[in-house]
Amino acid sequence: MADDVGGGKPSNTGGAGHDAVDSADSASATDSTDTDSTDFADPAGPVDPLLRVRNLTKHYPITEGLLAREVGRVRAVDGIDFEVRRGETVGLVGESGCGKSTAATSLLRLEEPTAGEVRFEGEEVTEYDAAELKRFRRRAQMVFQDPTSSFDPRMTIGESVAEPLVVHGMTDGERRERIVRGVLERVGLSADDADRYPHELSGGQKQRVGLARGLVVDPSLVVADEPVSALDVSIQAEILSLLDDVQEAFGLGVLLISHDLAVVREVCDRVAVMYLGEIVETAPTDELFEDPQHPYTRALLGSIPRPDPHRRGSAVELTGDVPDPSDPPAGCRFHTRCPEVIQPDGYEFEQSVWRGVMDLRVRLRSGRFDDAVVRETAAEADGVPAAELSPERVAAAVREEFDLPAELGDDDAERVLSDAMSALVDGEVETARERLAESFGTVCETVDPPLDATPAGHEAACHLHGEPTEPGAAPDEGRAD
Ligand SMILES: Nc1ncnc2c1ncn2[C@@H]1O[C@H](COP(=O)(O)OP(=O)(O)OP(=O)(O)O)[C@@H](O)[C@H]1O
Repeated sequence: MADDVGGGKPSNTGGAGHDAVDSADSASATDSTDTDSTDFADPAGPVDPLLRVRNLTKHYPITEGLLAREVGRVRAVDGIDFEVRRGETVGLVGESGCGKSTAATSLLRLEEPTAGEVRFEGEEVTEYDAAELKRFRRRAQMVFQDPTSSFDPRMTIGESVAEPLVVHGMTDGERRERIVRGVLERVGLSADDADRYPHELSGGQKQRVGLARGLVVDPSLVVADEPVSALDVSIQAEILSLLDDVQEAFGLGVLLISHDLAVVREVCDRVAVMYLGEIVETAPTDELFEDPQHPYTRALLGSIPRPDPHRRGSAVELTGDVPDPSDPPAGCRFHTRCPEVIQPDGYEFEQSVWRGVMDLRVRLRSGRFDDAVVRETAAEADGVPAAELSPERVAAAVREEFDLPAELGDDDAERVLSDAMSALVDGEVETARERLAESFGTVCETVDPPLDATPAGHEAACHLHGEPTEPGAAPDEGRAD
C-alpha cells in the first residue's frame, strides 16, 4: 500500500498520486511504483535546482480612509534569493515577524508576490496561468500550518487525506482509499486510522496526518511551516525524524520554516537566516553552526538553550524589539540591535558601551526619547521631586538608562557624549541627536550590506566582512535606499 504514494523510492520516480491525478483518474492510472518515470523528468535538467527564488518581494500596502489611500507598505519580504535542490532540506529561520511565512506563501503563489522570480522545475511560477498553477499546487505542497484548524471535524481522517486527490481529479473512490491508507502507513499511522476523526488524535498524530495530506498527491517540494512549534518537546523529535525519513524516501525538496535554530539543525542540509524581510546569512547547516558570520546568527545561536562550547563568538543576548517592517532602519537593518555594530574611526569604545551609545542614538532618531520619563524615574529613585534634580543628576540618569558609564574611557568620545548630555538636559533633543550623529556615524546605519562571500566560505550580509567603508556623512537622514 505504501508504494501507492511513491513506494519509498529514493527519488521522484512514480508516486501513484502523481500518476493518477495527472490523468484525472484515467483507467490506465496505476497504484504501483513502476509508473513511467518520465512523469517526473525535470524539464530544467539535472543542474538546475528544484526551486530557485530571486529577489522575491512581498509588500503589503497600508491604507487609510474610505478611498483606501496607500500611506505606507509593510515590507514583509524584501528581495530574497535562495534555492532548494532535489533531495535537500533547506531551513528558513528567523524571529517571529521576519517574513518567513510570507516568503513561503508568496513563492507558492498562495498570495501574489510584489516582485521577483520563482523558478520551479525550470519553469517560471509567477507566469503560470490557472491550469499551470493548479498543477504546481500539487507538485509543491505546504504542510503543517496548524493542522487542528485545517481539518474539518466532521470528516474522517481518510476523507481529509483524500481531499487533495479529489481536488486534483481522482474520481475512483476505491483507488483513493488505497492510496490514502498507504500514505497513512508511510507517516507512521495505521491504515485503520483513516476511519477515525480528528478529535480522536493527539497533536503529533495530527501533524502526521497533515504530512500525509501533503504527500498524497506526490509532490516534489514540501514547504513545512513551523512543523513542531505547537508540539510537546517529546513529540518534536519524532515529527522531525519523520520529516527527515519521508524527505529521503520520496526524494523531496523541503523548505522548512522555523524560528528555532535547534529544530533546523536537526534536519536541514542548508540554512538561510532571515531578518526583517531579508536573508542575512546562508550556509550549509554544520558550517552555520560552527562558524556563523553574521552577528544576528551568532545572537540567535546564543539563544539556543544548549550552548556549544566549541562555537565561535560570544553568546550575546539579543535585546530590543524587532523594528517595524513598514519602516525598516536604513543601512543594515540589524544595526539597531547588533551587538557587534561597527565603531566610528578614531574612537575606542568597549563594544557594550558602544552599543549603549547606539541605543541612545536609535532612540533619539526614533523620536521616542522622553526626558520627562527619565526625570521621573530618577526622581522616584532619589525620593525627590523631579523639578529638584540637578542637571548632572539628569545626565547621569540618561547614562544609566542606556547602560553608559559615568565617564567614557576615551576622552574625545566622552567630550561628544557630554555635549549631547548637556543638550538633552536642556531639552534640546535634536541638537543632541545631531552632535552624536556627526561624530559617531557608522557604515552600518548608512549602507545596506550585500549578501557576499565571507572567509568562512559561505555568504553573509555584514560590513564586518566587507571592504572598509567611510561612515556615511549623514547617517540620520533616513533610509539609504
Ligand atoms: N496580510 C498581511 N497584511 C499586512 N501585514 C502582514 C500580513 N501578513 C503578514 N504581515 C506582516 O508581515 C511581516 C512578516 O510576517 P510573517 O508572518 O511572514 O513573519 P514570520 O517570520 O512567518 O512570523 P511568525 O513566525 O510569527 O509567523 C510581519 O510584520 C507581519 O505583521
